[in-house]
Amino acid sequence: MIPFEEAKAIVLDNTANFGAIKVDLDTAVGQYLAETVRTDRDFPPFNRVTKDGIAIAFEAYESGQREFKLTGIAAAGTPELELNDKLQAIEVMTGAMLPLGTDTVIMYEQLNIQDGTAIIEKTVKQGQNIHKQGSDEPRGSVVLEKGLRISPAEIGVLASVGKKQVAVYRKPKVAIIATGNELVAVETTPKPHQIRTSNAYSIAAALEELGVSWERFHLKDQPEELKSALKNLSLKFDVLVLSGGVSKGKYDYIPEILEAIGTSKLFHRVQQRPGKPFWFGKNKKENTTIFAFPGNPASTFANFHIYFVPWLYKCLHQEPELHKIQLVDAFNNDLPLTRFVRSYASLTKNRLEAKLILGNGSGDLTSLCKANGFVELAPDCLHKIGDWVPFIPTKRII
Ligand SMILES: Nc1nc2c(c(=O)[nH]1)N[C@H]1C(S)=C(S)[C@@H](COP(=O)(O)OP(=O)(O)OC[C@H]3O[C@@H](n4cnc5c(N)ncnc54)[C@H](O)[C@@H]3O)O[C@H]1N2
Ligand code: MOO
Repeated sequence: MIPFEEAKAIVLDNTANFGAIKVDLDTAVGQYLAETVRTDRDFPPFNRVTKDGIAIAFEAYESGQREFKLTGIAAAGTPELELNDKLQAIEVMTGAMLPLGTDTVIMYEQLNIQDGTAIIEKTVKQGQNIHKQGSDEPRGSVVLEKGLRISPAEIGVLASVGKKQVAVYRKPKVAIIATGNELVAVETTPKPHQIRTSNAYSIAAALEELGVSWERFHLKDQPEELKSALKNLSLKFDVLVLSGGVSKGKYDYIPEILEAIGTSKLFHRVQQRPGKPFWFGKNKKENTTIFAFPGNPASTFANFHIYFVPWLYKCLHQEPELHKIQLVDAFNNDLPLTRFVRSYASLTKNRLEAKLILGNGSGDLTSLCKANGFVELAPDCLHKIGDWVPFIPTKRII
């Protein structure tokens, strides 16, 4: 058995690189950019008119002229026009290219237009109502850095620089494997000794939220079946997330079978609660990472968030997030185990505070719904009200 800090460090030291893939812009949201994106033209690409009105040469206005004969209309989407006579003006629409020979735009509301002539009724400043070419970003400048998470705002930028396909870090393909003879499908009515396979669903949902593709399997506690299925699955998937069968029971075959199929154990059993019998390893030949979580629902659920989520972020070249939270309840952890206590975090006076939700042990699934994360409480320690402790979110808080 190893301390929690050591286990976490081993997991984070054993990340994998799944390379980069090109995806269509429509599927890129939530992915992590694997290329540096530069502008392919100036932003904006031309001197862009920002008000519907007229464009004039300011020097004519400066020399006292107030009446301008209108000689044409520049609409958004039409090629650049040219004003040949500085004593005249061209009507311009928002989004149009500013006509050559003009440098100032006056909006319709400040004009009196009669018989094709515009009379200026307000004071005019040179260069007004023009979004200057390249004033946001010159051509070739970096607009999106490699590694950032693509949100709808970045999608807009990618679209405007012509990136219909974008390189993103590939996320691993995950096999979710529930083990146990007692488990039955969700849609069945369980016999008294049977349990519906909830873990495989909560993990699938958590992966779904992370945008990770998954397939779900159920394996019985039968060594031969486990052996061939696990061997097969480690060839096809980047990650196996197992639940159950890792403790001390007579039918807890998973650790020995994982080793028998060529997987190296990196650790088994951690000084923590819940989640103590966690087994972690790697199949170096197949480059498969194996998270074999203890079967109790709270144990699988907690360990998924404690280990798998930061491991995934690191694989995707993201800095691990460390949230600290202030306790509003005291907790005497008198065990030599790191405790992960369900808690409800809320933002109060600009700081995150955690109310502890004392559930009914690792099998208590329903109290997980009342919590939005776990606080991490150090072993053999009296945690007082107001102490700052690490927080592992399991739901979106803001
Ligand atoms: N002698 C010892 N016994 C146990 C120890 C120990 O150290 N010594 N550790 C306990 C701890 S802590 C945990 S956690 C469990 C973990 O056991 P396993 O990983 O072997 O899990 P199972 O025995 O297969 O299942 C435990 C429990 O969870 C239910 N389960 C399993 N899979 C699912 C699923 N997909 N959906 C819903 N529920 C599931 C299963 O029915 C059991 O009730 O071991 C303790 N024992
Ligand atoms: O550690 Mo177990 O995961 O407490 O129930």
